[in-house]
Amino acid sequence: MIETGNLTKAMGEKLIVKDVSLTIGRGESVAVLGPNGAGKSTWLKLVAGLIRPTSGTISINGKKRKQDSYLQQKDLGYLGHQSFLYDQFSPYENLMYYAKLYGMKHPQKRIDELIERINLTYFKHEPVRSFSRGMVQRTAIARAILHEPELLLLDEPHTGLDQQSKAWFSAMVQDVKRNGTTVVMVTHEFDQMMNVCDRVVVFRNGRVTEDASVSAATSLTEVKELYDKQQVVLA
Ligand SMILES: Nc1ncnc2c1ncn2[C@@H]1O[C@H](COP(=O)(O)OP(=O)(O)OP(=O)(O)O)[C@@H](O)[C@H]1O
Repeated sequence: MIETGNLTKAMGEKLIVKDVSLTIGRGESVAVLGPNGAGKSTWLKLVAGLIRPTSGTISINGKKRKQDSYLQQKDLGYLGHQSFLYDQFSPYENLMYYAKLYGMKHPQKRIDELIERINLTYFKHEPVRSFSRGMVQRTAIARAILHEPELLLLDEPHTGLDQQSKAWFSAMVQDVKRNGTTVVMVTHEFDQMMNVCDRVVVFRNGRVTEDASVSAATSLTEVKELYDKQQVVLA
């Protein structure tokens, strides 16, 4: 489904992503962990087609990825640090706008269901600019999954979510997984990630330093140990 081959991204003099070769199969759910500045978000943006690699390849479903307007890629849902919502519009208007962009035929029912699931029915017609951080994040998640993409790329999806919303979010990821969606999630939330991910990839200093499956036998402590492993990576 996703294949990055020797993927490298430089910003000015700095190498942010260094020679990353990763293959993620259809229907897998992968957590991307690593310390601040490790290159996780940059790698995800490369996969989303948001930025262009300096060298290396990115393939999605066997097709080489070109830099496109990712928001119009029907097979892809991307949640970034920015919400990509229009402040002056309500959740309903925002979702309707994106539904049109994705060419959804009769989006009304899906939008109503999603607004209910994110628990914003009462605020359905209020402008997003009046929302709390968590309410914005819930709306942004709804935007990312609106068109039921095959591939969901989520950058720190738990940001701003309260416990109830985190539980909703985990249930939503379980649901889309059941439908065969591939999920890649950059996160710092170990326990949340353990609920939904099958595999853990650790980035450090622009490189992948660990890649392990989260089997039923793997405990949270073991994943934390994996993450904490001190590996000296030479630039
Ligand atoms: N547009 C940019 N121009 C220059 N440097 C950048 C740019 N974007 C990211 N960087 C740098 O690249 C490095 C990796 O950033 P990135 O956001 O990919 O890290 P991350 O692993 O997602 O970190 P975090 O956990 O803090 O979100 C950082 O040192 C950051 O300052």
